[in-house]
Amino acid sequence: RLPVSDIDPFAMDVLEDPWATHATLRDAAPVVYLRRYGVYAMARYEQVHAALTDWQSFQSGAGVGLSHFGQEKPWRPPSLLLEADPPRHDAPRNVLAGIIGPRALRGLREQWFAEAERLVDEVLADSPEFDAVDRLAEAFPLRVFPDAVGLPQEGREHLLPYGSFAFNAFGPRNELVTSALAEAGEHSAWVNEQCSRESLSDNGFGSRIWGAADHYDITHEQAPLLVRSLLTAGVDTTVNGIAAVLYALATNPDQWQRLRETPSLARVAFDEAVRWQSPVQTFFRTATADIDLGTVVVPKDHKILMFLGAANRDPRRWTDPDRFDLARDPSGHVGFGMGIHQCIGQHVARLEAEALLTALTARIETIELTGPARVRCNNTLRSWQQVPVRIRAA
Ligand code: HEM
Ligand SMILES: CC(C)Cc1ccc(C(=O)O)cc1
Repeated sequence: RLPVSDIDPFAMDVLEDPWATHATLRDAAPVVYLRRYGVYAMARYEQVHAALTDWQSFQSGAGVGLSHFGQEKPWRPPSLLLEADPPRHDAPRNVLAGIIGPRALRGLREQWFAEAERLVDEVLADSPEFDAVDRLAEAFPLRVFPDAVGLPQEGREHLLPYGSFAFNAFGPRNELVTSALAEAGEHSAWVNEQCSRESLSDNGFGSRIWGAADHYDITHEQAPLLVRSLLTAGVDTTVNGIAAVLYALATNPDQWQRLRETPSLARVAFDEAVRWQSPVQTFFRTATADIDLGTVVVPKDHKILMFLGAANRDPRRWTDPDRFDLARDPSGHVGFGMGIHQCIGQHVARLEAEALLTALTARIETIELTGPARVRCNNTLRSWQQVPVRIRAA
């Protein structure tokens, strides 16, 4: 019998504090039918991992949000990576891999590390009490990423609200979407404008995408959409990933001290924070045919909602999953997805986090929360509005 639930995972109170709901869904069954949306929910690591690695049964081409692109017009032209399946997915993926993959980023390491030190010195020169979201989690990615893409200085304030809208748009058309509709057009127009060849400065990620079109690795029609992918996925995600690791360290002083003693743990700390908080909490797939999952048959064209945040805290997979623990090996977490669509920007994210954490551990003795951290509700992201901290310089 198909376990049914009336849980609304996109209700504000659940978005604010999702962990108990995740446990309820995990314990209910491997797959739970959410009556409110007519979708099939997976919250255990085993089922989420299996769905992510079976693109043939669980497709992306009908969109990775609640909306089925075959039934409803998407709010923007579909992404050539995120919302495409092989073979259409392949060339765009290979082109981006060559531009933002680990080897391609080697030339940025020194520059981003220096930029992180400058930023931390500026923060240290001000008050020891500040909002880590404003001064670090938002400030650092916005200092390094738009320049790396090759964006002009003008209009960068559109990036965060555009991304926030895009991530809300994967969910149902609730107040988070309707309240942002009016301004979305303006943000979207600016982002689309930046994807044109003439907007992008030489030797950035953007101009390299256009260069790939000159070499016929992709077409010139596809190039702007690949730039759009970077602008959509490349900012709000890292901002909230960095906010997550700063929140984790500020609320776990023992782990902060451990990181100070062994700064080379910076990349592990970031991945453990991505596991523990899952900046990207959920998204969907669409059944390409009736999928027999044993306990349940998911009918063709129905949506499957995958709870990455729940899978990353599944006690069936993780020891003491609710603990942020630098002694753990977080590899295998699904915070960056898994399989052919696994985050292609994860190396950019890791480099940003490593640069900032390295600068912080060298310059700061302690970092602690001075009041409640505040979440900004989003249909897809675990997004931090404020993380008030006090630091003591080293
Ligand atoms: C903490 C930071 C980040 C998190 C948690 C994150 C999370 C994810 C996840 C879960 C996916 C899989 C989506 C799916 O399977 O449908 C993904 C895909 C993707 N991400 Fe990231 N991401 C992050 C940073 C970035 C950055 C910095 C960029 C760009 C510079 C980026 C670009 C992309 C792109 C283009 C895809 C689609 C890949 C494909 O479909 O082949 N992401 N990301
Ligand atoms: C977790 C994913 C939904 C993040 C994401 C968003 C947008 C794109 C794009 O290609 O526009 C790619 C990845």
